Amino acid sequence: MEEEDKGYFHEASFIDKEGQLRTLKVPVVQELARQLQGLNHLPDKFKRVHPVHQPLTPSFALPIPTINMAKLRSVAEPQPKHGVKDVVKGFFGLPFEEKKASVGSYASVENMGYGRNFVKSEDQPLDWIDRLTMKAAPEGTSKGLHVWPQKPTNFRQAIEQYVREARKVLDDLLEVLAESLSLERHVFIQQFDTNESEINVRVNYYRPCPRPDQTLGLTPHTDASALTILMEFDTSGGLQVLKDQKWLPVKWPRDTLLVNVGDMLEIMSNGRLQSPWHRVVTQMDVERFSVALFYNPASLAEIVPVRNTTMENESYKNVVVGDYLQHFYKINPTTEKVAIKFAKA
Ligand SMILES: O=C(O)CCC(=O)C(=O)O
Ligand SMILES: [Fe+2]
Repeated sequence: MEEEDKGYFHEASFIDKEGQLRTLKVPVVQELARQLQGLNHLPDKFKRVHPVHQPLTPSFALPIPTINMAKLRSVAEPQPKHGVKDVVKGFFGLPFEEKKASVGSYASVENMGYGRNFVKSEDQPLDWIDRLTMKAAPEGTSKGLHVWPQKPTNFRQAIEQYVREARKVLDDLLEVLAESLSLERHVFIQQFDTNESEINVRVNYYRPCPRPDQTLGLTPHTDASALTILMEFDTSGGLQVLKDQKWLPVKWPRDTLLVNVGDMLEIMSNGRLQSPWHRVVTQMDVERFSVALFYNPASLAEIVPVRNTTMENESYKNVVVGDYLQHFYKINPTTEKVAIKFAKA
């Protein structure tokens, strides 16, 4: 019997190719990792057909430009990072049963919750990860209300404080990104209604893995968002981006946030900005948390690519945000960047 049969499970529901609603049991990696400690093998469900081709400690990392946001803004902002770290570690430190009881039911909210992943079939390799996803904006939205963990008790408060600060940074970035492309400053930000635009928060928890060469922490993907902001706590390493057919590690300095362009900004910028294909590899001795904040226009909004009379090829068309997201989650995971073709003119 495989180790995962003795353990704890997340349940993943999905519509299969015949249109039937199916529910799969997905092992809780955090618990599985505990059982496998000291062993050097991995349950088959996590093994990839093609092993992870990469030196595990690559010598070359992708250089990431750093922006001092305090210089872009006139006031110094509070630092909510420690609050986020405390509640996230507090949540994952709870026994499994308590975690499950704490987050409640996710039935009506797609892709939200504790432990969900892009799980679509019995035979797909599973990622070495546990995740927790919530809708943080519009604030007080009834959609995500019952998905916030009740423990630690200040979980929601700490995350929402971070989200409020991060939104200012995201809005500034949308403006400066437009300017950097010699576009009118408001072309992107005007598509984000202050009250209706959405922020989803996803906590990724990667336990140390017995065989980093045989599995992935997070399967290759682009983010569907317009912009993503990533926070790490004490450790870095694991995130990789595909550039010129090579996976390059992305390391960003401690106490900085990583900004990632998502598909919706690629569409809005008509391809001038491109969403990177990225993945996460696991590490043998390192436990890692990342907190991703996905910024999207309102779900009913239609995103409009910038037009430029001097451009020869207009590559993207208008799409409704909710329609794009639905398509994105329906077809993922994919082996290449194909979801965005949905918005090709
Ligand atoms: O953990 C990371 O560094 C990346 C996470 C990520 O790509 C995501 O949550 O979409
Ligand atoms: Fe991502």
